[in-house]
Amino acid sequence: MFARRIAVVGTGYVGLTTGACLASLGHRVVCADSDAAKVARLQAGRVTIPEPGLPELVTAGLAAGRLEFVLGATQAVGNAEVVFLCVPTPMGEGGAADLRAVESVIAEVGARLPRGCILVNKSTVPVGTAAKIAELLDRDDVAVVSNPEFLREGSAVEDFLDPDRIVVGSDAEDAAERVVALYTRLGAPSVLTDAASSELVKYAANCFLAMKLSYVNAMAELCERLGADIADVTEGMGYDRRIGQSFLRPGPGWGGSCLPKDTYALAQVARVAGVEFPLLEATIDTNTRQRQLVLGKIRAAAGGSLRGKRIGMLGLAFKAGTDDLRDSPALAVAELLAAEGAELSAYDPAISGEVPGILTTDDPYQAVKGAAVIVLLTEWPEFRGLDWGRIGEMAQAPVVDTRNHLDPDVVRLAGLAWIGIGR
Ligand SMILES: NC(=O)C1=CN([C@@H]2O[C@H](COP(=O)(O)OP(=O)(O)OC[C@H]3O[C@@H](n4cnc5c(N)ncnc54)[C@H](O)[C@@H]3O)[C@@H](O)[C@H]2O)C=CC1
Ligand SMILES: O=C(O)[C@H]1O[C@H](OP(=O)(O)OP(=O)(O)OC[C@H]2O[C@@H](n3ccc(=O)[nH]c3=O)[C@H](O)[C@@H]2O)[C@H](O)[C@@H](O)[C@@H]1O
Repeated sequence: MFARRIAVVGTGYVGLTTGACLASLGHRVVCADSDAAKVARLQAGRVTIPEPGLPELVTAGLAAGRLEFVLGATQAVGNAEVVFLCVPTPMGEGGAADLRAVESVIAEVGARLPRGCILVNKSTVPVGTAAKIAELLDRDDVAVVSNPEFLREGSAVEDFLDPDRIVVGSDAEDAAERVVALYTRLGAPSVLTDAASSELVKYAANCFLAMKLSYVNAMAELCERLGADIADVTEGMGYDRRIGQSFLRPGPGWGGSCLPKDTYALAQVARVAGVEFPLLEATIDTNTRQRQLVLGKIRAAAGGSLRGKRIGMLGLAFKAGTDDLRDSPALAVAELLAAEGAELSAYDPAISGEVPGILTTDDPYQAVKGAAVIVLLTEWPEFRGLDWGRIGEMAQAPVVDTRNHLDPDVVRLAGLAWIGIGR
């Protein structure tokens, strides 16, 4: 393998993981961010996102001199053979992806990219963005390549180093092949295609996952009405190898920094392209509805009204294993509860700071003390291990388990009613 000189712009979940992992594969990586405090922390080897294995890779990379952190993209690109863009593409107007961070990096570094360098976009962007980047760059000597990222938060390093596939797209075939070669050691299948298809693979995958979950959540509601058990239904479905067991757990609705924004962005792309995509619209609507269904369960458990009632929340993050609150279903449910006059207290093992409108505590027992209803919203393993007998003494409250995460018998043994999803 050739060790390449690589620059990574943006040191969030994707950029930092990409930089640290590529350094661990033997490349020489300079990572840039526009956030001075973040760069200073990383230069000191401090990683503040809770990704297993990432601090170790950063420390090893710094010690080996293969990983470096600098402030500002221009400081990183001067000597690079390959430049990765890993900047945010949040939800913008009308649901479309907001590409301002991508555009501003191009404006910053466009003229400074070395001759023959490859610009690889890893941010999730709508079809046509690689072409737009090439146009903004206006450089015949720099190839633009799309290389979407599929890692999940909470297992970012593992997903990066053991991916299901590598997708690379470009109209410059030689550049695309050189990007694929960066990953050869990972032994994953690669899809080498044009830029438009590569950009679309990312949305196609995330939206399919979202659709799978909306389907399961709707099926869970049906199970409740029909007296069936969603756990057995999904197990029975999942043994079919064409369906698979993963991504079949019902919950309070899917959230996080990507599935929500990516479904809205693809829906917007389809509208602009004049393509009707009712399946995608229904996927989104079902998710909005799921939060209302959870609200209804909590309201019913509180006796019909939430006004002045204390709701003890277990979990705030959008899933276990992360401290990310972006588009967290727990926060969406909290907002609905607050709008009906509930008072909210919460414990999440990964969240220590203040969350507007919610009294957060670092003690799960404190969070549920005196609650009218206890609601589990994030599937942290430690919630199973709580002393439910003690909780039963502290709050005579029904437990709404929006993830079917607890052992119902343990909760019932504590004298509390257990209310799950779809069973
Ligand atoms: N979070 C995830 O699990 C995944 C995210 N993605 C996509 O990757 C992209 C990045 O996402 P995250 O890593 O989650 O974002 P993030 O918000 O965690 O990190 C982005 C970083 O870019 C920096 N940044 C912004 N503008 C900059 C500039 N002009 N120069 C230098 N640094 C700049 C920010 O300060 C921040 O540190 C998005 O398009 C997202 O959709 C793709 C796969 C997985
Ligand atoms: O583009 C992205 O950013 C990433 O988005 C998701 O990864 P992530 O946002 O980390 O979270 P997931 O593990 O996919 O979970 C998303 C949501 O679905 C929920 N979920 C997931 C699985 C399940 O069975 N049930 C369920 O309700 C989670 O609780 C969470 O709210 C995709 O899984 C990644 O492949 C993709 O790279």
